[in-house]
Amino acid sequence: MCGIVGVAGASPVNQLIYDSLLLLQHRGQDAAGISTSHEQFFNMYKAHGLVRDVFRTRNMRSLPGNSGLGQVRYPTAGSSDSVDEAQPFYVNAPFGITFVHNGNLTNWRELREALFKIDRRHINTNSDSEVLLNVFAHELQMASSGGTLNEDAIFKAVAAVHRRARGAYAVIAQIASYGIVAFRDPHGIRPLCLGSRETDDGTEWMVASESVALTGCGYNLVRDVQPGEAIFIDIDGKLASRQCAEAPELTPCVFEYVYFARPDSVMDTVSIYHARLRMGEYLADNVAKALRLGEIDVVMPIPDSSRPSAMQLASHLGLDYREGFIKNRYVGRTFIMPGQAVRKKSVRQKLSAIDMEFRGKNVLLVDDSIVRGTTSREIVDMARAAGANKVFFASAAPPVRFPNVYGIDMPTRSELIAVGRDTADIAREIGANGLVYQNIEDLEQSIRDLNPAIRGFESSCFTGDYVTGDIDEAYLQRLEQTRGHAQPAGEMSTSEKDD
Ligand SMILES: O=P(O)(O)OC[C@H]1O[C@H](OP(=O)(O)OP(=O)(O)O)[C@H](O)[C@@H]1O
Ligand SMILES: NC(=O)CC[C@H](N)C(=O)O
Ligand SMILES: [Mg+2]
Repeated sequence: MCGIVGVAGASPVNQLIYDSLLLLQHRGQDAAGISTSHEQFFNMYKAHGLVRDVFRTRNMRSLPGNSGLGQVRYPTAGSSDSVDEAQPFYVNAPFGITFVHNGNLTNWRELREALFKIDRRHINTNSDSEVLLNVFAHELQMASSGGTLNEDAIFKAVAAVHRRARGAYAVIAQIASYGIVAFRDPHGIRPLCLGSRETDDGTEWMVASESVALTGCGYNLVRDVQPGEAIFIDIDGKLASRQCAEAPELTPCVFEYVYFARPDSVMDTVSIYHARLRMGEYLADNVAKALRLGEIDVVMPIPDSSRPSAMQLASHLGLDYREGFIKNRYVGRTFIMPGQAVRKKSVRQKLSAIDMEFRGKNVLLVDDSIVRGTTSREIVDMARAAGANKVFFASAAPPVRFPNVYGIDMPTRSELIAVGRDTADIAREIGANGLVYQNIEDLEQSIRDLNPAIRGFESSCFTGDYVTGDIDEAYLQRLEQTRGHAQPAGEMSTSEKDD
């Protein structure tokens, strides 16, 4: 999951984009980049690492201009090693375009071939985002073949992208001397929202993956970009928008609400924090059915993402809520780190137990999700080492049994702890005395309660139903061969053991 931002301002935007990327850091920890537009040139700097580590004063000084883009990357295509795959991307024709993308294309290999054979465009990385940029560039070239670029041509190009691209994409592009274009795939799988603020020099616009990037930088959230819609902000700050998809239908990624997004964001009009409270309530009902409540002394969250659900679950069941695990604030999110060895080591570095909260007690640990089981295995172990008597576990999301192909890097079934195991097997595997999962219906309802207009969700990692309709067994097998390490859940490949 990456974080993207674009700003059309009236004063220098380098610091503003930097600040907004810090607010989106939880969406990608591998690389960061900023591009700005100044006079007739684009300026760009991107590198591996966290935002704070990537940009030095000299890099910031090299990014003048009143408009620009930014991205924090969590790779789902290509690799985390290649800085060439960090974003923004740039192409010089037509007009000069910089480009940031959150999501994952499912037909990028076919598109890359067509781009080379038919459109005569060369792609120089293994990134699906570079492919998407070139599809957009080609279609912009076609739509503006008379040599002039206007709103109509831009929207035509986006409509053509929707016809060619499959998968998940939230995109912000900057066209030199023209303005900023933002669009979202026809299912709205990945989020994208628009904000504005008034200044003495006029209205400034910001487009970002999450509303927290807008509000944290002093912008007001105006609205979500609709599935299939494109927004164009011209060089004078005038905004136009158009629906560019033939059959748009909002089916947002349910995992954004479970884990990815920050709780202080509002996504497709749903407060993430509020949705997580609702998840806690629904989960509480399942816990009451599956476990003997009298046996539970205390409920504890696994920091950070499960806090709202755990808190609400405890209050719903009238149980004590304590913070038994302390998080080292200098260790990032472990799930989005590359490689099992580093993820496993980081859980131990990130969380440590307060013995007095565990000694002699029966504890119910609540997490937002169990994916590979890296966190739950380690945490149950730590709870026992701290003196817990019985350790129960509850997950605010259902078992993850299918690969994600839309921007979450879990490409292989063998890495998922719930594949081929029932709840009792998984409880044994993580060492818990009992395990309770959320139902998919309840998970979706906890979000729909807050926005009944969301009729469906992209919930494929729980259900195996892929909303773009182009994913079959052959696709999943090829994905496993190309991106997977084919190792059993929780075990390390030989190379990772050497890390
Ligand atoms: O079963 P796993 O493969 O371990 O994945 C699930 C865990 O990973 C995430 O935590 P993470 O440390 O990434 O971030 P957080 O601090 O936001 O909870 C998530 O919140 C779960 O705790
Ligand atoms: N998580 C994402 O949004 C990834 C974007 C893009 N697919 C990449 O791998 O860089
Ligand atoms: Mg977590």
